Amino acid sequence: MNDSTIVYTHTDEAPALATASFLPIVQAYAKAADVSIETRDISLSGRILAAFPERLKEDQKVSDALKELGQLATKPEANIIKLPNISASIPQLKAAIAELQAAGYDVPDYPEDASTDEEREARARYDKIKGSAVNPVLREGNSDRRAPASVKAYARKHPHVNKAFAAGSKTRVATMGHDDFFSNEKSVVMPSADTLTIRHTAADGTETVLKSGLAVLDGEIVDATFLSASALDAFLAETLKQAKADNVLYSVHLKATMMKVSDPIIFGHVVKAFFADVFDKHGAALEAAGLTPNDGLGSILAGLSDVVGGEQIAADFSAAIAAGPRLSYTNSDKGITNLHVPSDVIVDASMPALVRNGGKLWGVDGGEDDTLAVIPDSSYAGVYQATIEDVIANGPLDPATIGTVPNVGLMAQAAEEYGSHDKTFEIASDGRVDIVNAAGDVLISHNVHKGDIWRATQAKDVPIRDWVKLAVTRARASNTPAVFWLDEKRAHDAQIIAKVKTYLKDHDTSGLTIEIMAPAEATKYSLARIRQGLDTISVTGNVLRDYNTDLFPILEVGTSAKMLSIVPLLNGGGLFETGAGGSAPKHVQQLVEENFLRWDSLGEFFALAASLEHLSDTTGNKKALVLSTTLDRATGTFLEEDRSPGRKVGTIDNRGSHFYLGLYWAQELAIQTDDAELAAIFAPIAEALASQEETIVAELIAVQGKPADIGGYYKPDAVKIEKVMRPSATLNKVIDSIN
Ligand SMILES: NC(=O)C1=CN([C@@H]2O[C@H](COP(=O)(O)OP(=O)(O)OC[C@H]3O[C@@H](n4cnc5c(N)ncnc54)[C@H](OP(=O)(O)O)[C@@H]3O)[C@@H](O)[C@H]2O)C=CC1
Ligand SMILES: O=C(O)CCC(=O)C(=O)O
Ligand SMILES: [Mg+2]
Repeated sequence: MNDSTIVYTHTDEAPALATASFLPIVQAYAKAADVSIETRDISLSGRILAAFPERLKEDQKVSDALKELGQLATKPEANIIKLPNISASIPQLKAAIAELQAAGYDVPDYPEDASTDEEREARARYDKIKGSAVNPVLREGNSDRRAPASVKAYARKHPHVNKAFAAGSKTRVATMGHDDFFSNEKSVVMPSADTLTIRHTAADGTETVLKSGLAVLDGEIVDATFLSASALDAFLAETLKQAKADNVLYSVHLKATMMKVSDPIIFGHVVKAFFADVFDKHGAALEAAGLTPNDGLGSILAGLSDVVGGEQIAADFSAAIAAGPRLSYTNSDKGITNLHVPSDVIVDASMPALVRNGGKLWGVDGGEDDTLAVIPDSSYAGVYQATIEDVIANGPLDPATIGTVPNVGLMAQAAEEYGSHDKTFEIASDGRVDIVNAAGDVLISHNVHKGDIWRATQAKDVPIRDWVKLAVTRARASNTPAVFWLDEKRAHDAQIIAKVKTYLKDHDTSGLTIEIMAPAEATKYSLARIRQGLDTISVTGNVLRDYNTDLFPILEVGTSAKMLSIVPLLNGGGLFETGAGGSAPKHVQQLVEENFLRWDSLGEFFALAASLEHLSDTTGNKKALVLSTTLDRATGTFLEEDRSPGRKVGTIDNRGSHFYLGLYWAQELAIQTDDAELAAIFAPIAEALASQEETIVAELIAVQGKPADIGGYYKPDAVKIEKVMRPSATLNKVIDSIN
């Protein structure tokens, strides 16, 4: 890899499809500036194959690209463009394994109950792949996500509709508020580097080490907390009654992908609570068949065909759906409920969608209705309840006039809850969990019961310092007030507040407005300001980083796909994420059915411009800077001319939008005067693209409306994808003629 290299990730689903169309353009333009673009496969299927080299034929083996990029992210020369990838739930992992096996790759089954050493080894390797397994490895820096000025200007000109809540709307959030992660949290700051042990002591005195050798640094914040299983079950039973009494839809919102250990367990509790009678009657049979509620109703129903009496059990599930409170559906046409797949309803994207839609989700018949949104842990649920209350009291937010809430998020080195997976345990028996230091002192202790979900989290000092610095830098650069969303009543936040106050003194904050507020209060404050057209930076921990960078973008600009998302890496490199949203599985379905890809790559254009600018700063490559500034201007024109993909066949889709970006970029390169060589290369390209616009657009639209074959879902066929995603011979000829 030379200095002028940008590493582009190859991921999954819609982003991977889109890249097959966009990357050839990027590579051709970058080469003219001596910038090479290399790809690395960190897709779900690629990561599975990389985990089992010994079982694969020579020509099937792939390198461990994620490991390589994780190492690169700690080096100053890192310049990585990161597209969204699948954070796989167990059902998705199993589907990907089955697809690979059918394609002749000898990867093992996912062992649900690992009993042999070989199965335990396979399970351990798969557990590293499941859930959000990519982002925490690459995110060796804190997060800076914002809507670029051009995107806000576009939204003001073309406001999307945030629907009003109907008068008397019954939509609200239900949360525990006691005996949950929020209320049971305890926290310490390490007075020196140490090695910790997490130990369970049963009521009869039997000690079990849950984790040993947990290295912590001087000044690191270590927290522990638990969610009581019995309190959760009582809460869920109550919410089911309330939803039924209010006659609203029932919907649970978790983050089973990023909180890959705790949240599938909580999801399983919800499935069991909703189908309490079915589990009373058939629980033993389901368990014997290896069908766990944690994987969702969909997996259970799919597995029933192999169970004796399965038809009766399926009928009992259907009867329970009919008798219970009305469930919300993610796809009523296909009968997919909120409880089908743990990864289908992800709180960060689903709650803003509910708010945008006037507080309504969809029921069994596809009709919309008010909803009881169940968010069991109360740490952050108040943000959504405050948003709902604000919209009910003050009407929907108007994208034409509102301000913006960018985010600076603590994220580096697996900070806080999102780094808790290797320290999360479903408690096996009543007793006590202690965190003990090397000297044998108990730092944190909790009395627990069987089934409780206990977890510890860490936040290292260097990332916290860097995050405070980033907040001040952004507040200064954008001349915008910054609010730290921290609750002094919460054990962890109290420690963070002390550090924030200390580290703010390292910076010149004169003339800046910097405040600290608890999350619900900060929500109200930011919303009150946004309504007046004012901007407020939200400076948050890792979870609220995730939540706020979907919540505010979706309300402000309709989607988080249009965000600029930069991760300045701690050691000087740059990680550039492409928007703040996910991999949009729905979009793949549409492409396969009617050869139309709705995916909007705008976030990718912003990421690329930022990456090229960073590359120019670090290598002195002036041509890269020209590429960056011209791309920025091209993106501005792209927005003004409204060239984002349409939603329906017959309009330009993702591929057509890439053509226009390529056209505007070439035109900007041709007219700029900073680099004559680049101008000379791109003048004829701009001319060829402009003069053949009609032909190219016609070629791109002509393929739409029929099914498209991409030869696989998790590991589609590269040749087929290229054919589908580059269908304009005229466009390809021009792009391939560069250099
Ligand atoms: N950085 C990452 O790697 C991330 C990965 N994920 C992963 O992505 C997967 C899917 O997650 P999910 O919760 O469904 O969220 P997604 O963001 O993928 O999808 C939610 C909806 O957002 C809209 N949307 C998102 N991005 C775009 C885009 N670029 N262009 C057009 N529309 C877009 C679409 O809805 P609409 O109809 O409203 O336009 C889409 O159906 C999961 O595996 C999840 O873990 C999720 C977030 C980030
Ligand atoms: O890593 C993931 O699973 C999702 C990441 C995400 O939602 C985000 O960073 O906003
Ligand atoms: Mg998110």
